[in-house]
Amino acid sequence: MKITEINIGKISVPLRTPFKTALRTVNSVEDIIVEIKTDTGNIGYGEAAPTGVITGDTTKAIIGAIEDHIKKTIIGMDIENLEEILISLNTCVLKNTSAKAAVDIAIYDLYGQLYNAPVYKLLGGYRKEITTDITISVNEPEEMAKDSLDAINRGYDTLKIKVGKDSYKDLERIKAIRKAVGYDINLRIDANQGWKPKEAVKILRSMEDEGLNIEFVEQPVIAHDIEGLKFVTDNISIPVLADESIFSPRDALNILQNRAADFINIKLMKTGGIYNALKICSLAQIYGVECMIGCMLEAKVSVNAAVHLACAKSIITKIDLDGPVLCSKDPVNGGVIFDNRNISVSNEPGFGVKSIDGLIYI
Ligand SMILES: C[C@H](N)C(=O)N[C@@H](CCC(=O)O)C(=O)O
Ligand SMILES: [Mg+2]
Repeated sequence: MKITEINIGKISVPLRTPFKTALRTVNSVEDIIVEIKTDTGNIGYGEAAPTGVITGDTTKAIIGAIEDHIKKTIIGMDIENLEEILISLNTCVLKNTSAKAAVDIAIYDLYGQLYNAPVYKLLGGYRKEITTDITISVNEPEEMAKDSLDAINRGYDTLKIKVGKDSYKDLERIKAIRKAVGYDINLRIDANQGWKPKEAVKILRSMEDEGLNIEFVEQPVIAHDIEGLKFVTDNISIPVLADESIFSPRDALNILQNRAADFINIKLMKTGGIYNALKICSLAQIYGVECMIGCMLEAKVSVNAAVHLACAKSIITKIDLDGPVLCSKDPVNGGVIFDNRNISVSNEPGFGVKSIDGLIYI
């Protein structure tokens, strides 16, 4: 099964409500779709999210990396030689993890089709169903409490609450939400780098003192400040999860060796796809550190791949794959099935994506 063609397209999917974090406000998913064709007539699909503020990857940079570097490197290669393709993909251009993720996902899709097996089975086949949380955007406390109740009414029992913007309001935000939802609902918080280390410790300790029962805090401080991250981890009881601080397996190893965080958030857009995500899973397993699988604002093509990875690996114990359910519609035909918070894989070969509505080729 040889790669003959790589096509690039765009999708635009409005969100149900604006997505707001300490880093950005977004109204729609505007992602790049990669379609890889082979001499056997098979098609593999991948997706890249241009989350410039986190990955540095803009729409044009993703297209440029694929057009100028990746295409000429992997066209003609045989899907049977998975390792060779993925090493070439990872070395033909530095960084550009979102472009690499889209291509890596399409390659794994074809690899599954080649062996007529769903990817989660090829990678470990640990389970067939997972349960995702849902994100509550950062807003005024009352609005966030209302959004939390709406999410519970949609069937979610774990809320990932965005904080870190106008941080003097963060304690009030979590108090308002806890009061509204009660103590049967699981609350995790994500500051998206919004706090300074000492400020983070102060805010998180007050949440502890108020008995707000937070499952974990995600990325309290700026991504590059690993000492600051460790300072927070060492000075609060709430577990700390590293997100923007970890892109590569090397980043993960550094955090693991320094015990700078309690958990790791793996996202395919940061790792450059499944190939490197698997290495992080293995490192985390060695250190006994559980992982979350997360996503950017992504539709179901790349989230589909993340679901397969999560179903394959036991070290992934926390799921934040709510991209598709934040969207007002699902343009992807085939693939994993979302039933509100429950997501299940099917036995279709590869990732099972059949077609994508509204795909505009560029
Ligand atoms: C969508 C997901 N729940 C999430 O919060 N992902 C990111 C932010 C993604 C983005 O800005 O597109 C995270 O920080 O965990
Ligand atoms: Mg995060």
